[in-house]
Amino acid sequence: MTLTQTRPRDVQVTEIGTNTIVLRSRTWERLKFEIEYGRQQGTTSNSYLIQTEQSALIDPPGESFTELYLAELVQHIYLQKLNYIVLGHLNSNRLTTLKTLQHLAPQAIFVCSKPGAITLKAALGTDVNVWVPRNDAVLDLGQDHQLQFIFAPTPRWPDGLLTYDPVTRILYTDKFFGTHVCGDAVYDEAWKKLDQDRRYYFDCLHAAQSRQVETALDKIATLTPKMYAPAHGPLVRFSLSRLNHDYRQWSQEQKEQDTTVALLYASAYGNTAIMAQALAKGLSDAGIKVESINCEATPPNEIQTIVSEADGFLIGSPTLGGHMPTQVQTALGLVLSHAAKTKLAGVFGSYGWSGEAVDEIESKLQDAGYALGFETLRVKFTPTEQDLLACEAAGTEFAQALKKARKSRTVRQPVLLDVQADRTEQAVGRVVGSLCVLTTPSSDLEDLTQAESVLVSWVSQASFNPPGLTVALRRDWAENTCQIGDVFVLNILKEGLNIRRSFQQPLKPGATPLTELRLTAASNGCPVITDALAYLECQVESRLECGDHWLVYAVVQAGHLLEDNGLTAIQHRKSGQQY
Ligand SMILES: Cc1cc2nc3c(=O)[nH]c(=O)nc-3n(C[C@H](O)[C@H](O)[C@H](O)COP(=O)(O)O)c2cc1C
Repeated sequence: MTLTQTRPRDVQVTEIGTNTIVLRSRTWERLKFEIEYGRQQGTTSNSYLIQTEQSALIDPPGESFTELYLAELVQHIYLQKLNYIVLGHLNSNRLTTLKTLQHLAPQAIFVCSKPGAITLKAALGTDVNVWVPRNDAVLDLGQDHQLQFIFAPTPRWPDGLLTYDPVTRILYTDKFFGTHVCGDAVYDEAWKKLDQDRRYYFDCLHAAQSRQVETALDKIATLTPKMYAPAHGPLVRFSLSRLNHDYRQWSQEQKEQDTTVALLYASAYGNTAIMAQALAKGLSDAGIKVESINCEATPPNEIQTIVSEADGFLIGSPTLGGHMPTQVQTALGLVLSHAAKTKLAGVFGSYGWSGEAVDEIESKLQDAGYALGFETLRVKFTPTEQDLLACEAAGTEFAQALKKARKSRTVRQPVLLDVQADRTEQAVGRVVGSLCVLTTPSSDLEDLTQAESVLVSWVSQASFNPPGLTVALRRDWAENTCQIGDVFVLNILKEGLNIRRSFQQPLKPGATPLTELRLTAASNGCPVITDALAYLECQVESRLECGDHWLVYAVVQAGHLLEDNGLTAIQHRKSGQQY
């Protein structure tokens, strides 16, 4: 496709099916600064006319073509007999042509989605002739041209409506499957050469709304079109299944990105939306999945979910009457209450003279402690090419900051976890227990040193009545001792008496930890350390497996204080990872 800067704008007309023509309003040079026109190959604005007993005009172009287009259109239809004007979406640019058409064809009924009808009525007056088809509605033009409608809302075009004609099997896809390329070829016979342009178009317009694109693809899958008639570029006749597959795959690619940015905005006249589009392009080119949220068309619970799950978020708003629109205010409230303060934020918006909305969003986010990933973007009215390049660059900058933060989080995570674990261990270590020696019955009452004994400190009173306590025992020790019904003695050690050493140092051959201690036998046959502060004769009533320990609950059958004034030895620890 070669760029022919010198060719004047024109309207190319061709028959594309039974009773159906296309009117392609062609611009050979770059029409606008919007990011999707960045490849500078001009574009076409495709409109379609179906005429049988009744007639329907689909998607008239924007105001830069109003005159030229209408001059051509009247060569093909007597406007006072036009029955319907079907609108795949509405924008302020298209309204100029629609107003003229309303004047020239006052009998014509506008067909659009419900959100489209609201915009239309606001612009053309509440008495405008408009029909909003229900899901299963059919518009019968005669000769079997029974038009069906598919609602395909997206954040960028919440009023998206596709039209299907079962006679020609043409699906009028509006913003789906288009390309910004101007040329003489009406169809896509050279589709291989369109690959890059199609991908660029998708990346600019649909990557940030790929979830909704997939929904639209699912709806389309129920039809059997043989041609896609998009709003821009060549009609898709030779590569329909290929392009369908590409759209699926490109949408899937978005899903697979591991970092997501929620792009929240509202835009009454499209300027902030254009900025959002450029930011999204910068982000997605840098490998970020963008979830566009048109605050005016998204329920709060959905906003909340997307924001909570995203790694970062951007908020864009126009200033209207000195404020941000209510829907942005609601979204901001949801962000402030649901987005973690560690998430990276960004602010942008178009304004006319004072721009309070952007300032307010910025200061509220900063006051709440969010870091901003780029310097707030403020654009006066319609963004210029320079503005949009700045938006795209800001998207890239944001993506890089986000990836850097994520990378350092990933690298540091184990360290953070270690530190956290350390703190947890230290905290657990602050739980103190009295240092005790637990002894079990000796098989030889003549030699109490042969009894099993273990130093314990995870001891706690567990009940008043009966007096009961719990002791946590290491798994290997608990396996063969302290079974339910077994008895033991808990020797409560005295502060200053270093008995612990006996249990911690290597033993001489034939010795036990009790060998060097003075012992007597309790009535249950267990050794009592006579230098202890007190001892308790206990019987095990229940056991509970607790990770690498067993928790033994025992009822105290008898207790004896061996020294009135001594202090209980406490096991002070630095960490909960050791006794
Ligand atoms: C009804 C109305 C009220 C506006 N009020 C303000 C305002 O208070 N301060 C300001 O800076 N711009 C104001 N503007 C200008 C808009 O902010 C400006 O047109 C902006 O580009 C709109 O962005 P949008 O296309 O994303 O909706 C106002 C515009 C309209 C139509």
